[in-house]
Amino acid sequence: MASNYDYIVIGAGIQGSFTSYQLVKRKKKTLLLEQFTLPHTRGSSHGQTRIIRKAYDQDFYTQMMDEGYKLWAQLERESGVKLYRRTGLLVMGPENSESYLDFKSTLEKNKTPMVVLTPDNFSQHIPNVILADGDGAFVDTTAGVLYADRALKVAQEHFQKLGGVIKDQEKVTDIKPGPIVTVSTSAGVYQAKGLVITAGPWTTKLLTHIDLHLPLTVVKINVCYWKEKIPDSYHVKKRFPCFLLTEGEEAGDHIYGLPSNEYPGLMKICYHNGSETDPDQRDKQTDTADIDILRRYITRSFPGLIPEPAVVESCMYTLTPDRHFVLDRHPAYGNIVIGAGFSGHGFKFGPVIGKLLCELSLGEVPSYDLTPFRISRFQTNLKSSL
Ligand SMILES: Cc1cc2nc3c(=O)[nH]c(=O)nc-3n(C[C@H](O)[C@H](O)[C@H](O)COP(=O)(O)OP(=O)(O)OC[C@H]3O[C@@H](n4cnc5c(N)ncnc54)[C@H](O)[C@@H]3O)c2cc1C
Ligand SMILES: O=C(O)[C@@H]1CCCC=N1
Repeated sequence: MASNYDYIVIGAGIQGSFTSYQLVKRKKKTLLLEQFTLPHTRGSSHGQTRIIRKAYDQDFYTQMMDEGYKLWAQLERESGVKLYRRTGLLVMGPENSESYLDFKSTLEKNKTPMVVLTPDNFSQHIPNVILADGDGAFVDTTAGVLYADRALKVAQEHFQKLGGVIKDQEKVTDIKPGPIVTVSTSAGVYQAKGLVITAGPWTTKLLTHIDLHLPLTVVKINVCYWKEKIPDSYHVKKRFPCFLLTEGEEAGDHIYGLPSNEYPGLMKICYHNGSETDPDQRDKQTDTADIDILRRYITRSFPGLIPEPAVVESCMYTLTPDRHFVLDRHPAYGNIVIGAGFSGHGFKFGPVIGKLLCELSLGEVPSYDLTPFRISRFQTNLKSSL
């Protein structure tokens, strides 16, 4: 006998957890299914920290983060758990490059507080960093660090407090679409009038059950921590900011970092891309070309760090070709909603994404224009296997 719910959400990462929380807040009987034992470190939402920022090169992200900050603050108040620390975000890039100018003008247009630095006053504001010749720099002053593990736990606890059901250690093995969707797992069979798929790197595998192919690529990210030569030179308490380079070796391949905080004496600096992997085989992906790029960058620009990673952890990105999210209904089955392809920058949007996926599931007009996130933008793949 199948158990019945109003909605089933597959995947208890940050997006599935916030979507479930929104659904249960709207009085929907909701089941959140997760393949691993919670909490786990095998997807994209684990780890102690993520950057939160309004600095983007597209208006729509900056504008969504207006509400994003408010929702994170509300959750902090409701839970009594500190989830956000303001550090500012230092943005650097070739002063006349399109990407740097896009970041800067998006903040200006959207009246986001920022401080522009000059080569003359840069080291006064940002000690122990060498600004490359020809680079511009500014600080998105409201940006900071989100405490990711805590945030995920709080979202799941709030969902459960309102009566939501989480079943972990239950891998979804089959989905049968229809006016009532049937979901089979390693342990049971469930039915609901609506389904949300927020399966992160496993999205492609799950979508095969409902005849949809999206152009998603999963990459393994080496999460690198670098030792300070003098302890605390880049510490959050010394107001060292998060940082982001607007240009990498390839378009979209930034380097970014967070002040030392999570491991004593270590600063997290990562390359915003990695090598393709199967999410179930990620430990077999051992490419370290990104670490070579980081070593060179740190030698050049962070003289206070030892240019050899002291700790390397791993995580995965699920990339779309344009690096914009997928937030849409299934083209053939309107009661199946998909949230995917967060392309390494989705955490900060968690509360907003949860709200949007909930609105799509309930058949409401979404709070934002979702044109950039539609499945139909992938022209060639829409034919797919449908
Ligand atoms: C190293 C790194 C740094 C990042 N930095 C930032 C940052 O600074 N700021 C920012 O905003 N974002 C950042 N991101 C991106 C952000 O973390 C991700 O966009 C976000 O966590 C994606 O969440 P998700 O819920 O889509 O995926 P996931 O967290 O992977 O969740 C999907 C869940 O679905 C489950 N699942 C999959 N298949 C099944 C199945 N068949 N049955 C049951 N369960 C299933 C998985 O086990 C998993 O728990 C970073 C990501 C990484 C990896
Ligand atoms: O989303 C973020 O803020 C981080 C930093 C830039 C690259 C990806 N993730």
